[in-house]
Amino acid sequence: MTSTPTTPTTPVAVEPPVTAARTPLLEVKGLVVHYQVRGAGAVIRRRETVHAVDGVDLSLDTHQTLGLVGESGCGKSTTGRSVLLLERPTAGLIRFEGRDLTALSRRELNGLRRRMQIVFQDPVGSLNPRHTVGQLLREPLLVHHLVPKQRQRERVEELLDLVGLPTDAVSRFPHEFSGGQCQRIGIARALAAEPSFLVLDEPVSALDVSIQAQILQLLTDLQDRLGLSYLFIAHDLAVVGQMSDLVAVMYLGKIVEIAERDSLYARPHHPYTQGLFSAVPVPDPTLSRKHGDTVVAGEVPSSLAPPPGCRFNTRCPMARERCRTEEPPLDQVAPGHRVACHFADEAVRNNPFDVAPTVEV
Ligand SMILES: Nc1ncnc2c1ncn2[C@@H]1O[C@H](COP(=O)(O)OP(=O)(O)OP(=O)(O)O)[C@@H](O)[C@H]1O
Repeated sequence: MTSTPTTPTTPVAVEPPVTAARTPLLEVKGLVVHYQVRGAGAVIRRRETVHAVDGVDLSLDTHQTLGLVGESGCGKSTTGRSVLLLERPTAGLIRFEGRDLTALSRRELNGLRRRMQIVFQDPVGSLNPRHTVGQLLREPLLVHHLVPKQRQRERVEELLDLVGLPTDAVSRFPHEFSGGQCQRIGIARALAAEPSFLVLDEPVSALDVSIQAQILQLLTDLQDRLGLSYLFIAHDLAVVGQMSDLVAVMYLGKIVEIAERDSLYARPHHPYTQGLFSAVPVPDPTLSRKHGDTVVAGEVPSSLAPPPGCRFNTRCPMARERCRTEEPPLDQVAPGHRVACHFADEAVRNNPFDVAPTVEV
């Protein structure tokens, strides 16, 4: 049976397809941070350039956690600080809540900055030892005019309660607390400004493992309760995997792989990511490794003179001529999974570090 299309008696307006243009909470494009330093020569000390961050793109939605992982010196902290404009980028765009931070006046920036806070690695050193906890938590309230004077004590007590500290902490000094408790104070201080986004820069790496778990749980609970978004910086893949929705792997100033957590942990494509996984302790001693070592051999090259081509080529067991001359673009290998490696297909078929990821997420 054939059917003929019916002609509508009344004209029907054709709606354009609805494309939900979602504005990310944070968008970073082409972030570059270079430092000019004096060289180490004895007589003529030339100016040299530290390539700390070299063209990083990131995007983060509300209530999401983006993990940033890589070895020491890869540019993770510099990325985190520059996203908050604590470090002036050499180039790049940083858009937060839809506004380009680099184009704002100082006053506008101060207003918006309150919504973006940072928690540091060193919980004790990041707190002024001469101030009581009450003074430390009251300071952001005063600076940002958030709470009338008569409500400040109540708000400080609310903040202490939020991070699981007793209210009598108000009159005590940081040295009277353990490392984990100091980190709770650091988190409360960041929350005092009522942010929507936190940079967590290695927030647990200075703490004992049992305390780490408690602080990670606290951060997860706070995220759910307050709808926060996190840029979670760490060198530990297990910790990053536990906390993150998305994971970006950074090497010598560049993102080499970025994906949803489950995709990256199930099928790491970049040899560097695979090497990082091989550095995670393997519970099964019968598992062998082709290269004997548990970590990527060699050191991260100096960021004063990053190698041409793929920056990982000096340590990559798969490196070929093309890797030494041509920089690989960050190409999509699966939905939302991007990798900067000329031979990503081959790497994923024949993981040069041999060991499948052992991190359970
Ligand atoms: N203020 C600065 N002046 C000069 N060089 C700097 C400065 N800050 C960072 N660097 C250099 O920039 C590079 C990236 O440093 P960064 O601290 O961002 O790395 P990271 O991955 O966070 O390392 P870590 O885990 O050790 O903190 C390093 O070579 C570092 O020495």
